[in-house]
Amino acid sequence: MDNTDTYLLNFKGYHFERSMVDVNLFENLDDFEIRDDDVFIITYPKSGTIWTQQILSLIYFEDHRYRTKHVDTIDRAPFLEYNLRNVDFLSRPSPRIFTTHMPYYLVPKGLKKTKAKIIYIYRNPKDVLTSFYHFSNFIVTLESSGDTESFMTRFLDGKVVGSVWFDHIRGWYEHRHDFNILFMMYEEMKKDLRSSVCKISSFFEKELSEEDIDAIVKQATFKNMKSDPQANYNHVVKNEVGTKNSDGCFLRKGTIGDWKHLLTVDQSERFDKIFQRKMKDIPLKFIWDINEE
Ligand SMILES: Nc1ncnc2c1ncn2[C@@H]1O[C@H](COP(=O)(O)OS(=O)(=O)O)[C@@H](OP(=O)(O)O)[C@H]1O
Repeated sequence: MDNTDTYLLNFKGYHFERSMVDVNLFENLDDFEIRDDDVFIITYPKSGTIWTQQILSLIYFEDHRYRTKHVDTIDRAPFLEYNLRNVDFLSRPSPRIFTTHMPYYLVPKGLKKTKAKIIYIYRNPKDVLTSFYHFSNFIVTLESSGDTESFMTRFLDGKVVGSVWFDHIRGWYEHRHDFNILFMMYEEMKKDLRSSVCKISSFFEKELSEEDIDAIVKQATFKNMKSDPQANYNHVVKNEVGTKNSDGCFLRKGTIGDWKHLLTVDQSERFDKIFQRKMKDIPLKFIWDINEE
């Protein structure tokens, strides 16, 4: 049975999470006012979004970096389309950090050709699929995954939040010159968090001391985020979204190559063929294995 419409809301060819999306936003998207110092974190789901929310808010705000102010990560960089806590975006002081999973053609028009900056995080899609598979069995607002084969078909067909992974990354990559955008790879952040923090802060023109960088790296490791109630989203998923069971969590494994525990050799090879065909003209680097350079 196709449950697409139960869980997903199609707007202009893109799938939003039906029960959480703020549909009022659709009417105002084009005119949503962008400030020069706004920052957007843009990702396809399960690619390192909350990790980047954590890193950027620590880079931007000393209060968070040194924990003199206690604010959940979700409130430091709220989702534009999933405004769970009804933040009044207009009255937020600058600089505002936003998060979105939207494709290039749906984001506010004011983001084009402005000074506002975007960081686009991408992750190898076999790990994205794997993370999504587990998350779908955990969160009540998503259709359960079913067996791996049917989930892989659903993922490749784009019948998931975020639609087709290949379209998302291609759209953003091909239109990169219209935006002020930095592409970062999840795996690069995983392999060298410190250098990644430096690269990100330099793109955002934030000067940081060695002590600042130490404080950011420390709080952005998987281990620290998992045990930090402000950063681990446990409260959000359990009390504000809803879960299907008690053994899942947002910060699940945070590794590279977990797809090997989910996909069969045959499924992986079929995925590779599709990837090679669809991505042959996109020169972004991908890392599929923790031991890969
Ligand atoms: N600090 C840190 N280091 C490494 N990995 C991390 C970190 N924080 C989050 N994660 C992993 O990111 C995955 C969740 O992705 P998203 O945050 O994009 O999810 S969502 O789209 O906002 O639902 C999910 O991946 P999986 O563990 O593979 O499921 C998280 O564990």
